[in-house]
Amino acid sequence: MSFSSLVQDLSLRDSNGPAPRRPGPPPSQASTMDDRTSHISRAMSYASTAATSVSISGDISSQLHGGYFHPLARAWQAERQLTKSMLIYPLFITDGDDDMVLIPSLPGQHQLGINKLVAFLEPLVRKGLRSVILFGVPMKPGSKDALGSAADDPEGPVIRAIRLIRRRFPQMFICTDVCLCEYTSHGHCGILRDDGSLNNQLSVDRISDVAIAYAKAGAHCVAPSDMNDGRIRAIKLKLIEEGIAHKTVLMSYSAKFSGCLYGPFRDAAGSAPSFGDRKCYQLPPGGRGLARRAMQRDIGEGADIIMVKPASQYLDIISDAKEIGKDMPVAAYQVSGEFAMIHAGAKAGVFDLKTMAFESTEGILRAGATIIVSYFTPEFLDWLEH
Ligand SMILES: NCc1[nH]cc(CCC(=O)O)c1CC(=O)O
Ligand SMILES: [Zn+2]
Ligand SMILES: [Zn+2]
Repeated sequence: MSFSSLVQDLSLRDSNGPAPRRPGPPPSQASTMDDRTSHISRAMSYASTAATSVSISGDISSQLHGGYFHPLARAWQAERQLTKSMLIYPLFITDGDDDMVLIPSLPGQHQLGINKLVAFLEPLVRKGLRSVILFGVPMKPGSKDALGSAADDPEGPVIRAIRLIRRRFPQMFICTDVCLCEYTSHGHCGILRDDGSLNNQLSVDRISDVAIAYAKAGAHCVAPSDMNDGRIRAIKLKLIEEGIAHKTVLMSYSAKFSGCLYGPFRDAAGSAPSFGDRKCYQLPPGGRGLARRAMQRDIGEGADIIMVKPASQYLDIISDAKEIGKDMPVAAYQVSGEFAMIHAGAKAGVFDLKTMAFESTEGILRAGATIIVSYFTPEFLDWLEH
């Protein structure tokens, strides 16, 4: 309705007595309506008696700038604003205890030995880091085998890191990625049959044992990323059996797509498959329906949080996750390839790094995520300060 026709409508109503009740506003708001009516008609009678007539044309609803001319007003336009507590920072823990090695394809990220961990985390914790997700990186020759035995080695890097972080940073929320690909000689995310395909039952048994080992060592959250069918139920049942289900968050990588965005991670974790690919267990990029089914299934099997991964290429899936998992937190993983791509774009002068870090993250939040796993976490801890 244009302003002039609104005014006409109101003045008509004025001359014809009280306006008929509209179906919209409840009785308590009726007086507000009437106030506004008399206000506008008073303004109009002033306008009509003025020497030069004020002409107001156009639609009131076309005037949007008034809502975001100020930085704070702009921030208020977001349904969900990025806060430090939404962030989970991925850490790669190696079995080279004194190592601190930059990962060339993952700008600014390191493989960290256990002896480097406390000094690395201290400044981040001071700036407000609340949560990390741990990945183990076995480097020692002979540490990988067909069963991924090193995954739950009590003297392995992940379990030692859990204990150390709990002791030194008792406020930190510790997530652990649960998978076998970093630990298997073949680099696949489970135990294989002779034909090279995943043996689902053996894999689920093994994955759930690893999850229990991390939870018992003190991880607050176990996050299976292997994608074997039925793993969420198996882990939940074992957590219950062990009497630790009440203090372990089960975060499922429910909608994890196969694609080309995990390359830098596989460099970092040394987890590239030695043959074949992961297309038979990670989701096909076009598989929105499969992703919805996987999320529904995992919620039914006892997931406490569902995750979508990668993030920016799968915003529709994140919004599906928020609908399907409307009563639970939804995590999105901005993966290594997305992170590397943003760095490469910034380096090539396509955009400013910080602006793109925020813009991509805001897209992920808009789509529905409430938790973000991000390699930008250390930067955000600085950027969110100002
Ligand atoms: N299952 C292992 C795992 N857990 C998380 C990631 C990807 C994280 C990233 O790329 O940042 C991967 C890689 C893969 O599935 O190949
Ligand atoms: Zn894996
Ligand atoms: Zn994993």
